[in-house]
Amino acid sequence: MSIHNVIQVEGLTKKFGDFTAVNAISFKVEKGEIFGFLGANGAGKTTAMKMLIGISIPSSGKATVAGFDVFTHAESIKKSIGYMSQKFALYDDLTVKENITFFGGIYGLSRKRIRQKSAVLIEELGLEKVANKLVGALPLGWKQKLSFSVSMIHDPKIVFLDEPTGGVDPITRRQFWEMIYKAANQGITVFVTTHYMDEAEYCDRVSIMVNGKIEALDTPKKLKEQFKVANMNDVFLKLARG
Ligand SMILES: Nc1ncnc2c1ncn2[C@@H]1O[C@H](COP(=O)(O)OP(=O)(O)OP(=O)(O)O)[C@@H](O)[C@H]1O
Repeated sequence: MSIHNVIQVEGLTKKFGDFTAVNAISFKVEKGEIFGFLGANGAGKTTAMKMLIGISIPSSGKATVAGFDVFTHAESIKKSIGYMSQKFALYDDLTVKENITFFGGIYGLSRKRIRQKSAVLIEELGLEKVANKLVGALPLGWKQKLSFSVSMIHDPKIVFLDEPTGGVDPITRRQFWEMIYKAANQGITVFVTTHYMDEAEYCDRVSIMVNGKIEALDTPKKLKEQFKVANMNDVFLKLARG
């Protein structure tokens, strides 16, 4: 494996009975890259992501994540990555600080490290005034940003974000993307699914899945040239409509 490719996927397939949800997908993602993983509802994105984060065994194909094989080293993968699921993951009935402490513990951080991380994170997110408030009382956008930070509390090499900005307003989405850029600038690889086509424009490269297959993969600029359209929304519509 090239040291630059933190994700390598070749012919990765997942079948549920006779149904092929992910059909022989292949791609590579480089260190520090923001890789957009697009597709219509049911295209197979979440199924593919679950195989990459080591919680679903592929039916066939090959994949390594952070240098570890998804078939044989799923536990090592889990320790090397961060994951933010579509459904908000923090506990509403714990405070901001308690959530950070809880997840820091789950990721195996020492008490000292948790205290340090907690202080930095609360300051960076501007959450000082609500640090002792229940997460359930925070606006959705704040929760999402906190959830993203918590998913990286253990300094992972790669962070997987499954529709991280679903339902939040455009300004908060913009702020969320600033956090994504910051993570990528620090060398963290960001693998992100989204249904917002403006966000697809922010990615370094974008793949588009249709019925379990990757039908296009390139930079947003090259995809627009290839499909002779002005924006990613039109690229997506051309592919999804076939
Ligand atoms: N455990 C399962 N058993 C059977 N079929 C499944 C299972 N999980 C997913 N599928 C099917 O696989 C297909 C791909 O689903 P998946 O959730 O990966 O799509 P997606 O691209 O993530 O969609 P969305 O954008 O709605 O999250 C769908 O047709 C879904 O019904």
